[in-house]
Amino acid sequence: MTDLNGKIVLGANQYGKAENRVVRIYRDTPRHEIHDINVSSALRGDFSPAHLLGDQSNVLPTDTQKQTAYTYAKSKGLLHIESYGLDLARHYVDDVEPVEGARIELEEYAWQRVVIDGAEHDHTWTRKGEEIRTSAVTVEGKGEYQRTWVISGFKEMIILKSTGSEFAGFLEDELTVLEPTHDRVMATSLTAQWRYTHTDVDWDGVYAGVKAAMIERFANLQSLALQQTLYAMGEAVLEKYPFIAEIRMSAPNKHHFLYDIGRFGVENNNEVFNADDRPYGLIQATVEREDAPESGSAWRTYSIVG
Ligand SMILES: O=c1[nH]c(=O)c2[nH]c(=O)[nH]c2[nH]1
Repeated sequence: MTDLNGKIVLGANQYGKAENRVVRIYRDTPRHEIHDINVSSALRGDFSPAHLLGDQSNVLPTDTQKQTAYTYAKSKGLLHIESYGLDLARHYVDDVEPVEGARIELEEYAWQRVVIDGAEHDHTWTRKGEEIRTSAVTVEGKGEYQRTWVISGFKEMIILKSTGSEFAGFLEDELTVLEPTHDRVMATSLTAQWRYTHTDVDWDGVYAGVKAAMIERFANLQSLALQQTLYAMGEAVLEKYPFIAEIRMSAPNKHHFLYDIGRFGVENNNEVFNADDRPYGLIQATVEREDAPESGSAWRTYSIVG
């Protein structure tokens, strides 16, 4: 073992206000609209005086970042998490002198109007059990050198097919006990994030289109493995939208094991399963274009620890 005696220096750092729970109600007409989000901001730049000396003269407080998140929800509007994220990120980089880069990460929780006597209610909703829409906006550099990256995505999109899924022909060793199957349940809780090549995007329309393309491919492909399905879902998105450079996906294989009721003389023809929650296979893949512009800081996340 070698002891290290190099100089101790400050490494990567950033700071901000995490997980501001902002709810913006649009109430200009009797029919209200709601946007319910979780937004985190992180500022980047030379903040070494704060870390090394305790000198806060360059530090815009995280409390101010919280105030900004709430104020911008009114003054700039909160119609799409992507455009609101861009407003915040550009503000920090353009208007706050020491800030060289800003990362805004967002989640949106969907609500649906309740229906009473066949009519949608103007100001009452129930939370949708759907996936959580996400975005991550990064702005770096001042003036003409400014660069912007927008990622959109979702997490916890739970999707299941009760047939049309196989897993066979796999490598075996002396510990392999898994039986090959040509008819199984396939289910996952999908996380996906895609990177745009520009910011002039119909955020809601493309979000709906990406989701639809992925769901269609999941449903209609005769799956030979979750890996193949995942690639096909990503490919569908890139085929549909030439301005998406890459899509990154993470899919836990939510195993549905056939439950042994044969022991009790009851036939189980792929009808009764144990939905096991752990352990789970975790399949992750990026589908990208060979000519995608480099991703720069697009994936540099809010947290610098894993
Ligand atoms: O779609 C699958 N991919 C795997 O790699 C795998 N491994 C496993 O045990 N079951 C599955 N299913």
